[in-house]
Amino acid sequence: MHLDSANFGLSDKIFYFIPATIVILISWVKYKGLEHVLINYRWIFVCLFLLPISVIYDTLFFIRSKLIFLLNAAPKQHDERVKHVQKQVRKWVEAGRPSRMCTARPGWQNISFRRGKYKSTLTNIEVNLMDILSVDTERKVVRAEPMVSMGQMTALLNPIGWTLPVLPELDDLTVGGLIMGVGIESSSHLYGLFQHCCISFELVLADGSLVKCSKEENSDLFYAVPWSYGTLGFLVAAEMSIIPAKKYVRLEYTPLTSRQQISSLFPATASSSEKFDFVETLAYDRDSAVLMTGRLTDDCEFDKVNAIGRWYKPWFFKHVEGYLLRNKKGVEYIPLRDYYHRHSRSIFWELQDIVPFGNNIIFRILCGWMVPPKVSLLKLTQGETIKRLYENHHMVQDMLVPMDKLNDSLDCFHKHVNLYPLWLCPFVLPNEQGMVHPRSSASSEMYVDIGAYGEPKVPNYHPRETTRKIEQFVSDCDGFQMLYADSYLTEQEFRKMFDHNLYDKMRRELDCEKAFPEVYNKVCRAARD
Ligand SMILES: Cc1cc2nc3c(=O)[nH]c(=O)nc-3n(C[C@H](O)[C@H](O)[C@H](O)COP(=O)(O)OP(=O)(O)OC[C@H]3O[C@@H](n4cnc5c(N)ncnc54)[C@H](O)[C@@H]3O)c2cc1C
Ligand SMILES: NC(=O)C1=CN([C@@H]2O[C@H](COP(=O)(O)OP(=O)(O)OC[C@H]3O[C@@H](n4cnc5c(N)ncnc54)[C@H](OP(=O)(O)O)[C@@H]3O)[C@@H](O)[C@H]2O)C=CC1
Ligand SMILES: CC(C)=CCC[C@@H](C)[C@H]1CC[C@@]2(C)C3=C(CC[C@]12C)[C@@]1(C)CC[C@H](O)C(C)(C)[C@@H]1CC3
Repeated sequence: MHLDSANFGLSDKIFYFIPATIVILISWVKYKGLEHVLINYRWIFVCLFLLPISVIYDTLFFIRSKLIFLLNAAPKQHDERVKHVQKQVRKWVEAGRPSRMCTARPGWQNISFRRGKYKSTLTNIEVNLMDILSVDTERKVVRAEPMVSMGQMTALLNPIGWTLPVLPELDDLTVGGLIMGVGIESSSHLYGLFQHCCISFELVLADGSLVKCSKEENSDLFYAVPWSYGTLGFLVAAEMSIIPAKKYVRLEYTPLTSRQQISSLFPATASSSEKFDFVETLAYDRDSAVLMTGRLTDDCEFDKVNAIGRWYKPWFFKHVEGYLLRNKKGVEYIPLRDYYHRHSRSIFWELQDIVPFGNNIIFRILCGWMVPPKVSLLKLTQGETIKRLYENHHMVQDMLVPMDKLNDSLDCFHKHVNLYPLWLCPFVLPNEQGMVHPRSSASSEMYVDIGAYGEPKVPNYHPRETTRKIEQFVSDCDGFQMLYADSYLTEQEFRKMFDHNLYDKMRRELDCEKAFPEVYNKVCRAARD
């Protein structure tokens, strides 16, 4: 066949172009080495495959939720779904309680750094309940199933004028995970952690029975559930308080250019009688940060409205850094749902390590509508090479320390990891019974979540040794480690950090010993792959 431009039509070009491209790609990968390509060119795989698949994934869930709600099937199906959980547990009891239980949610789907090794050895119980059951605006309560995501919550509540007091920002965080683990947001200085906005829990226990608990009913269990990581029973529904939402957040950006300013202005603002609805600080270096204070409002100055959630907009942490670089205060009006998911598009600042040019204006305009890739899909496809790379050269930790230890904590992080930006999120910690409470006798204490996500810039970073030094510092400050991350604590150190008195009591009363692992055996570094 004679190839010339006359009869070499478009279909021929495509027909020959594709295999030629594949051959070139394969030769290039062979030349560079697969490991090198996976590490340094992960963005090719993410952009060509994960981003489009993420869009399809979200679209399917969008359609599903629409159908579910239009058919109003969620509430009716709920009882059937709970009976299915009970039936699985009773079957496990009848089988002689062969191995301890955990949820059947695949480890790659959860918002934690790793997957639980226990998923492949324990009896997996399906708890696939993912719908919002009711919104009671009289009682100001939303009742939801445990797999409801924060993306669903904002999608439902915000348009009807309501919101959760504490609505953690990553779309895929689930109600179950935020209750059984922990959830925090920039409104936590007013409302506490996600668990402190919960009114009741409904759980299927180790004997298959269904129990409801609240501050008034089975209160010991109610206070023992948060941070129990699914080791007291399976959550099948939760009631959370809701508060009136407004259309915008009036967000004020204040550059802080000295450590003295950071250590004085940030804590004072968090505890301020002005009661800002949102308080958050991003630290960009040892002595520079941007303090953000927000207020819910229905009014706005139209020339200052910034829909930061639009696909073409800069990544939020880069936008915020602009105020520091210009050393200039600023005020914007951000639509509420955009504000809640402000860190989602760039997965805080993690996406820059995966798609380095992701904040480039051309990429944002062309591909921004597909960003972010689903964290779950990134986890599913990261492979051993990248996992080792993150293991040895990347830190993701959230340490919760008393606000009066902020300065020492920032010094500790600077010395051991020198990793920026740091996410500083204040939260009030009520002195209630359970795993996590202040050690002082005060009725509540202001704490701060120090989030460190990225590549440590210290010469001798060793994940285990370095993390243990920070864990030791946090424990000595009467602080707590968020357990979605890698925890290198020994069991003894873990029991010192987290108050196990009520937890152990409930484990005995609910006969959990043979039914569920202990928390430590689900979250410690050795238990996770
Ligand atoms: C597991 C899962 C993960 C998801 N992840 C994301 C994500 O990352 N980002 C994202 O944007 N979306 C996500 N979604 C889709 C989300 O469910 C929303 O449907 C979507 O954001 C579209 O919003 P909407 O306003 O059309 O939702 P709607 O269709 O209005 O409602 C969605 C949910 O709210 C419930 N609901 C709605 N109105 C009421 C009411 N008045 N009373 C009681 N219940 C009500 C429905 O049962 C449904 O569960 C996810 C969904 C699921 C199931
Ligand atoms: N802004 C924030 O607050 C952020 C918080 N995070 C972290 O993400 C976590 C939430 O991630 P997410 O993926 O939603 O949760 P996960 O699926 O990771 O669940 C966390 C734990 O809760 C248990 N669990 C979840 N659902 C149930 C249930 N219905 N019944 C019993 N146990 C259950 C899981 O048990 P099992 O292992 O058996 O499935 C797991 O041990 C939080 O705990 C937090 O640490 C991450 C990013 C931001
Ligand atoms: C309290 C708060 C705000 C915590 C924020 C935690 C996030 C920054 C964490 C939670 C899950 C997390 C560890 C994750 C990752 C980055 C940091 C995340 C998103 C990534 C996407 C980094 C790249 C990795 O290859 C891999 C895909 C395994 C993980 C998945 C989990």
